[in-house]
Amino acid sequence: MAPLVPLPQDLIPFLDRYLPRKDNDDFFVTLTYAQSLDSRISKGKGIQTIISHPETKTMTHYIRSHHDAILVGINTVLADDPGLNCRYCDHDIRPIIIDPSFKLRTIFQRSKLHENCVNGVGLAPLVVIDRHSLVEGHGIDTLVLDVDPKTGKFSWLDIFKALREKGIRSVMVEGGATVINSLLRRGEDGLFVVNSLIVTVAPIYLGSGGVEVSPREGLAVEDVSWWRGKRDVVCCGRLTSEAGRLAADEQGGEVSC
Ligand SMILES: NC(=O)C1=CN([C@@H]2O[C@H](COP(=O)(O)OP(=O)(O)OC[C@H]3O[C@@H](n4cnc5c(N)ncnc54)[C@H](OP(=O)(O)O)[C@@H]3O)[C@@H](O)[C@H]2O)C=CC1
Ligand SMILES: Nc1nc(O)c(N)c(N[C@@H]2O[C@H](COP(=O)(O)O)[C@@H](O)[C@H]2O)n1
Repeated sequence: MAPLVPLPQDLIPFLDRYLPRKDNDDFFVTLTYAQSLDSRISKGKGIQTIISHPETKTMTHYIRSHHDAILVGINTVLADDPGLNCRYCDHDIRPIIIDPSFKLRTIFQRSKLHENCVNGVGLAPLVVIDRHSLVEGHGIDTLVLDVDPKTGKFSWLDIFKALREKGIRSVMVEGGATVINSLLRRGEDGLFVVNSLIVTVAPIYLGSGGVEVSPREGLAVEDVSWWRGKRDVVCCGRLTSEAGRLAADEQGGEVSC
């Protein structure tokens, strides 16, 4: 586990307006990940890859300290064995794992998620499973939803509504690519469910075999700010308005930051 380093102090005001407010009682979704120059978030399927510089890695723990929950897809847990706790300060953050077939059940006892709970340095994960995967006697908190029978996927609105009913008001989504690419798409109502986007870009290429972030359609990020660190840059923005869609269309679907 990489040690955290002092957080560059200018990052705090830079991130501030892209993070949920402390008195937020609506629902807030932050999408955040670290990518290479060729838009890869790992070297290959199932391979954990360090992309962030220690100062931007520390930043992700600072961002975690502003959210009630941290959400990843099951393949990220299988590849990375992540802690998904908050090491920036004493903040409890609830890991949410999207895992329709409940694969976590088979590896949970030897995972860092389990170790963190036992050692009192992380909350127990909540695993979003499909009704057909429901089994007894595993001792893991589950949230049972129905996948769309055609796609085998949960609707993000169903997931976030159910989390809201459990008292969760803010979710930081970290990945992996399947999760990120689907959240970079509009829902059936034409709106994005993501409020803020915080992307670290490291000056490396991971190559064409890498796991790629690239949504099905182009879109324009709005209200963009950039921060430059010792090595990485961080791009913050929003995906909310119709204007973004139009801008992307005018540019032939290219993303403009
Ligand atoms: N650099 C970075 O910031 C990060 C990098 N990563 C990397 O990303 C890679 C993993 O990415 P990827 O393979 O795309 O996997 P994901 O972590 O995105 O997990 C994908 C799986 O999660 C389940 N899932 C996701 N969304 C839904 C949904 N809406 N409904 C139902 N099930 C859903 C599906 O499980 P099922 O197949 O069982 O149906 C799906 O196959 C790893 O290599 C990891 O290291 C991960 C996070 C951050
Ligand atoms: N910000 C960031 N930079 C990288 O280089 C990464 N590989 C990741 N991965 C994400 O962080 C999780 C692991 O973190 P902890 O063990 O919880 O500290 C991993 O699962 C990815 O979600 N992120």
